[in-house]
Amino acid sequence: MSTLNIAICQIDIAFGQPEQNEAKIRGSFAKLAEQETKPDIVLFPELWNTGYDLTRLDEIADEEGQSTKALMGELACKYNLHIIAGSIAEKTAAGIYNTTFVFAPDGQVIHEYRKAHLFRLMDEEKFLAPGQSLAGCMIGEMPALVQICYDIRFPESIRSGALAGAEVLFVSAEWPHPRLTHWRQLLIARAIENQMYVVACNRAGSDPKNTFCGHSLIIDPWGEIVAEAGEAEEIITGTIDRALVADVRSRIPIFADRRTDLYDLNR
Ligand SMILES: NC(=O)CCC(=O)C(=O)O
Repeated sequence: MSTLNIAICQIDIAFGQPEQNEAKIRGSFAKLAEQETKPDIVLFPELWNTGYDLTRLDEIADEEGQSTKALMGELACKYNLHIIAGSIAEKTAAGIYNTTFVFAPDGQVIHEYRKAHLFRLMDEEKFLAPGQSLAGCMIGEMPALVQICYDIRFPESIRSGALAGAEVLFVSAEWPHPRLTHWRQLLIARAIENQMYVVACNRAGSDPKNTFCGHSLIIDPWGEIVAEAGEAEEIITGTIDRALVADVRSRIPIFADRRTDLYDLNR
């Protein structure tokens, strides 16, 4: 399919309350079911199960992602769509990760991404283990890249996904004030420089340390805003047209025009 309907669920997150947050996820799907246009893909924010209650993660993180897989697998089947399940605190034998699972309409997990760049300003490196892969995935027939929040400050990681063919970047975030300008401008830049759609879900509300700035966005490969949320809880929707990615990439062939002989990205 060349066009895909996207829904972003910009929700508030109850601090350290996974069960309450699971109920919020179910509530979001009930709201989506009332909408006129059925989404093909739904996206949620970062760490929606626990929020940044990092000191309690050992107790409240999702063991091997089991609760998330049961919940999101059921909802993907019920509503017959792909879910990019935000990210969760996932407890494993090797450590606790900030992990996104992607679900197909049959309820199966088709991709797993663990946040690679940990954000020191919010103490992530003290409580979380970093992911070791930046691989993209196929969502149906569409090549895509899934990243988490602080990752958007690393253009190389997104460029490597675009060079591997990704046509859309999905981002789950808990991005706080006072950096709203960074959030918007980094996302727009990633869309323009990689000639890809950017679909980014931030959370609403606040926790004991931060107030989050919302402004979830759908941005097209020209860098134009297709849809943007305010700061409160909201569902925003928009359509991705894969043909536009091909069109922009053929008009301004930046990938072919790169001078990799002049760049040393390992320095
Ligand atoms: N949760 C995060 O990774 C926040 C990143 C952030 O706020 C930033 O400025 O970068």
